[in-house]
Amino acid sequence: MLINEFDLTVEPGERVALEAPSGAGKTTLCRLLAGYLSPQAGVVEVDGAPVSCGRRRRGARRVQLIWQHPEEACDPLLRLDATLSEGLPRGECLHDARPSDLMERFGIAGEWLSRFPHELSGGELMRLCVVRALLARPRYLICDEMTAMLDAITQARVWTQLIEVAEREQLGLVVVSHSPELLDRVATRRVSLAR
Ligand SMILES: Nc1ncnc2c1ncn2[C@@H]1O[C@H](COP(=O)(O)OP(=O)(O)OP(=O)(O)O)[C@@H](O)[C@H]1O
Repeated sequence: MLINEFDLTVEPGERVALEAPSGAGKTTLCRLLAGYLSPQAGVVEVDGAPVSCGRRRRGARRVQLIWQHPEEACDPLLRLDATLSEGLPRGECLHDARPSDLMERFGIAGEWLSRFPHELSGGELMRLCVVRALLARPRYLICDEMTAMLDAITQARVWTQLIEVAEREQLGLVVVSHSPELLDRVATRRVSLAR
């Protein structure tokens, strides 16, 4: 069994670094936490309610996963305004105050929205995926090597903005990174997955 007898509670506003050697199961745990995989035993809960998996996953907005390959997280046939709108709660639109603020924070240019995913750079598309995740008003964000593909300056900007939003909205973050410097900067607590 890859992950056994593991227990983790993430408080609102906490940023927990998940540490383990390569292949130990960090990405697998991230996918479990976000409801993309179903545990063979045990449960993932938000406020006492289980995070749903499978076809109903789409409705599980409270835990959002952002990982390092944004091109795999976007429908290549959808223009980016439709991709971004996937994150919006019913009744909200991209021109509302909160989406506009988030787009500005993360440097999403209006002209990108009529393009397709392959017409943005990897870093631009990743930032768009961060905004899409935040639009869903999650309680928790799971960041799996989220900024690994970015240059150091863009990485620092993204994290500065994300930490500001997370503190303001009291989001709980789980952060996976192979960069100890990044974890030193962003994490408020470290948890080891090592067996
Ligand atoms: N779909 C799958 N089917 C079978 N084995 C898998 C699958 N996905 C991952 N694994 C295996 O599960 C183990 C854990 O993989 P995982 O990607 O969770 O590790 P990780 O800690 O995130 O590694 P890294 O730091 O290298 O990204 C690995 O041995 C991997 O080969």
